[in-house]
Amino acid sequence: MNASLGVRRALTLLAAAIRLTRQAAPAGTPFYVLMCVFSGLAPIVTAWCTKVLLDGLAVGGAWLTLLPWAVALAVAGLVTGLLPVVSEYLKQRLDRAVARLTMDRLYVAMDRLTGLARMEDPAFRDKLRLAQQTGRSGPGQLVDDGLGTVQAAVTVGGFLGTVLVINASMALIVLVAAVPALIAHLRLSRARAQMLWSIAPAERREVFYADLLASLDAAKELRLLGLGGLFRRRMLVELTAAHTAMEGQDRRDARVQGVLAGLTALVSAGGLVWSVWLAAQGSLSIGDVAMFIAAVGGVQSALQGLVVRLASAHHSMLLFDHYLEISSQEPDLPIPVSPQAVPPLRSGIELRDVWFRYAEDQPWVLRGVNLTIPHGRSLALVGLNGAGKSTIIKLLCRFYDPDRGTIRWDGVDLRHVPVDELRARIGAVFQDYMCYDLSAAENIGVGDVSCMDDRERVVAAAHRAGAHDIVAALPKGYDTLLSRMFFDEADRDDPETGVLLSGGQWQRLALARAFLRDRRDLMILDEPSSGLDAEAEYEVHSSLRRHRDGATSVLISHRLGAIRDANVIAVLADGKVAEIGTHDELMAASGEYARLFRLQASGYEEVVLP
Ligand SMILES: Nc1ncnc2c1ncn2[C@@H]1O[C@H](COP(=O)(O)OP(=O)(O)OP(=O)(O)O)[C@@H](O)[C@H]1O
Repeated sequence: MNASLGVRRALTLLAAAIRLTRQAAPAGTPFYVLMCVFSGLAPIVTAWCTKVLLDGLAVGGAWLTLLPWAVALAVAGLVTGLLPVVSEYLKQRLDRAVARLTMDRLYVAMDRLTGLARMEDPAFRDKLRLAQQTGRSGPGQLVDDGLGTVQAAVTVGGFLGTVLVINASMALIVLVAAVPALIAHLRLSRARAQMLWSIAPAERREVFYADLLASLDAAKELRLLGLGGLFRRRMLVELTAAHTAMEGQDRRDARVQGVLAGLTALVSAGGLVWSVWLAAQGSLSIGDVAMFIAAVGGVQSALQGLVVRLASAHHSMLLFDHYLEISSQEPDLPIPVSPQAVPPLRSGIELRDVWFRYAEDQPWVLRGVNLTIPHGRSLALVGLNGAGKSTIIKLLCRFYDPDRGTIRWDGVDLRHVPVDELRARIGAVFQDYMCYDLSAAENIGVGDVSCMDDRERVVAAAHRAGAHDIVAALPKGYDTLLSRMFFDEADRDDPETGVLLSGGQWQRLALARAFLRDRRDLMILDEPSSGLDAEAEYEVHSSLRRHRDGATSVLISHRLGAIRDANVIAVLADGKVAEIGTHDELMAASGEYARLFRLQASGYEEVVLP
């Protein structure tokens, strides 16, 4: 990423922003454009009316001949006063309409990402953050800057044209007083953009440390380990680095602007003396001098506005570029050209020589895994930390495609089926399950949005996960908001809002969420009971056993007692299936499984004290 854009890209971005704005507000956009053009013309009309009026007065013109110009001047003043109010109102409406459309498009595009690889790519995440930042106001701001530029150009062109009609040399002085300043301002604004871009990483780190210091999740460790001072100092180092760069730029700006302001004032003053001298000679009228004064001021302030607008447009374009890239991205997983339906599982799921690594520069996690999950049976995956158990589960859900080999659902390669149809057939509890800031009922209901409001099913799922008693005891039962954040003022005033659950209680809700999908063909449970107390674990596993009969399931647990009665147990090591069989077969084989099982069991054996 850098801070420069080619002219072509800039025009493409501007065109895209205009298209978006017109789509968001088809009626409001032309009206707003018109307002901007009027705003650009208003100072010229005012100056011209003033000139004619002064000239008329100077030659002793009749009251009735001057009256229309006086009225025109009054109307121009009125319009000049009203235009900013109307324009601002229209701009706000336009910005809101654009924000709704752009945010919708951004998240529709995010929905097209069915895999995880792109979401995990740090460069993509950076762009996404910028796209989110710009989504709300970026395109509107860009169009506004574009129109502001047009408005300033209309004012400059109008004044120059008018002054040219009066006196060509006068037009030249107006230009000489303003153009060098314009060029210098443009350079300064480009240097500022570069500087802002260069300090962006420091600012990101500063925000990271600031968020960390205020984070509730991190609060325990920060306090216990006394990390507040360390992270505060790091935050200040980043902030100071950013501020030093800003101050350097501010000094450069002040120096150049000071010199320019002096030069411009000198040229303008010289021009003024010259025009007064010409007026004294009778070559210029009083109105002409007034017009000249208005033109010098008007052109200078319009050009300054132009610079501000261009700088802002440049910044908006850089951000909007990321927005466009993200919102027009292609799906990350290949979409099957002639998709096959995902039939209800009949025979089973087969992993055939599956090789996988998370990125080309990372080591292989799976190196030729062959495994079958027969229909109606349960498969348990066992292995040391990092053996690749969760990775297999992610491949089964098609969050990634294998680099080599295939995964087949009743013989059909997962790559050839629509991913949403596949996922509709799967229920899962992941190791890193979600705790939603929603009500208890919704926390379970999101497991199957089609029956989110079916309280009977939600309660039944909670019963199965051993979560019912916990939820029923909450202040508002299933309708209790399980949240650390207040969604509105009513929540803030309600003492029953913000109920927090323990880790194990949350895990039961996550389980209930999965049980809501228990009519699906494949149930995946990755460490479903890691946070549960012994009693709850026993209950959950009994419940799982009862409901597992006849269902196809994959279970991961480091507590080997919990998986001992799975139909098949596969031990992963070195990216392969090292052992496979029933508990009894594996114990008889006295391999890795037997070693791990005995190791765990020894921890529960009674210790005989001497
Ligand atoms: N998103 C990821 N990006 C890069 N590497 C990853 C990612 N997820 C996992 N890995 C790596 O893949 C390997 C296997 O991880 P995986 O989570 O599948 O192991 P696991 O057997 O489930 O471990 P655990 O028992 O600790 O849960 C690990 O070395 C891990 O560092």
